[in-house]
Amino acid sequence: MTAITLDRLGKDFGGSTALHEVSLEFPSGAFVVLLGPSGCGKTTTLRMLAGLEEPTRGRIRFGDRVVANGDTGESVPAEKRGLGMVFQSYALWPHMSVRTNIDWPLRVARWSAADRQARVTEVLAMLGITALADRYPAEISGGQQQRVAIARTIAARPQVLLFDEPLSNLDARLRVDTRAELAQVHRATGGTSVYVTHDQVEALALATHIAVMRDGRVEQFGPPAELLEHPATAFVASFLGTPPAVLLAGEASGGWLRRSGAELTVASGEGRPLKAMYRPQDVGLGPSGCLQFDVVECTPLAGRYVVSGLSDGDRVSIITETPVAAGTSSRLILPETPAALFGADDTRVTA
Ligand SMILES: Nc1ncnc2c1ncn2[C@@H]1O[C@H](COP(=O)(O)OP(=O)(O)OP(=O)(O)O)[C@@H](O)[C@H]1O
Repeated sequence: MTAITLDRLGKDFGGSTALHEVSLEFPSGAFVVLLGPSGCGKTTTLRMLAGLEEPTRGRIRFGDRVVANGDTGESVPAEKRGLGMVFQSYALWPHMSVRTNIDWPLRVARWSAADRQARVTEVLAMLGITALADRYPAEISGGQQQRVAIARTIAARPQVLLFDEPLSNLDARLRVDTRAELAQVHRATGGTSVYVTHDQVEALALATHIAVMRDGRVEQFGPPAELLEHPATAFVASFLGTPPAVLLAGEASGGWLRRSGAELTVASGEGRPLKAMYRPQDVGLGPSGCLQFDVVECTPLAGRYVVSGLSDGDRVSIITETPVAAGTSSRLILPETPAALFGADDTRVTA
């Protein structure tokens, strides 16, 4: 079992900083998802874990072993880090059968013939591709090729598995199926997995821990439920959840959040700009509501509806029991007090 430690890890490209000093501890056996918008530093972090990119500063440890040290320039080569990588695009050897493709890394690692045969049989079964063992890559579908690539990656039992948006080339149905398989593969290897995506639904489905990243920094790191229940910043609150939390901006004064056309009770944050957070399922619609709401879209979701629209410039999505027609206007009925408040610097304000 291998815990992964990032200790003041940072990376510059020329004059610009892709990753500031990030310190995190990924527990042994965790499935960690690096989540954030394009350009936030997810892939750079993953590539440093893989040994494909050297840190500018700070260290990476796998268990007790320092595998990269940006301060001294020391680095363990990628192939000696005991890791497996699954990428968005995968290259199977076209002239080798599925079985030979999976067997190859074991052959390179000088496993005995008997051990190799047993392990290949095991991973073929784990990925549900036993029947394809004697076919060549050109004779199987894209989704099946992806499974072969995953089987090949895990064959040598890597203690660290790295995934770089492995599902982004698959269609919606296959994404869900393969996602479930990846979770199973992770559990079966017993290793520590790090997975990069900008898709929060994927992150919430797979992760034991999520690191939400923005502009080369980690905004929050923890179990998904903790991030959903107690977002540390307005950015995290706006990024996670289906739909994400409702955030309303205004100026706080005398226990009220003033915005055009309404005053909301907030009970703290005197004299400062604030964002008040409400959970989408706690916000209602009706003529008695305090804020104007112009409905843009209504989408069914598991027997209920996600109604999205605009309230005085703020984008708002809430959950309703009945559909609401796009193009209509209503009013938002808010709970008495917000679930959280965020200050001008985006971080949480405590009452
Ligand atoms: N080889 C490179 N040379 C120069 N700048 C780079 C290089 N690789 C990444 N960057 C920059 O570093 C920052 C972080 O990039 P990174 O690829 O890690 O982001 P990301 O979160 O993975 O984005 P995406 O989801 O689009 O892949 C970006 O500003 C990017 O332009």
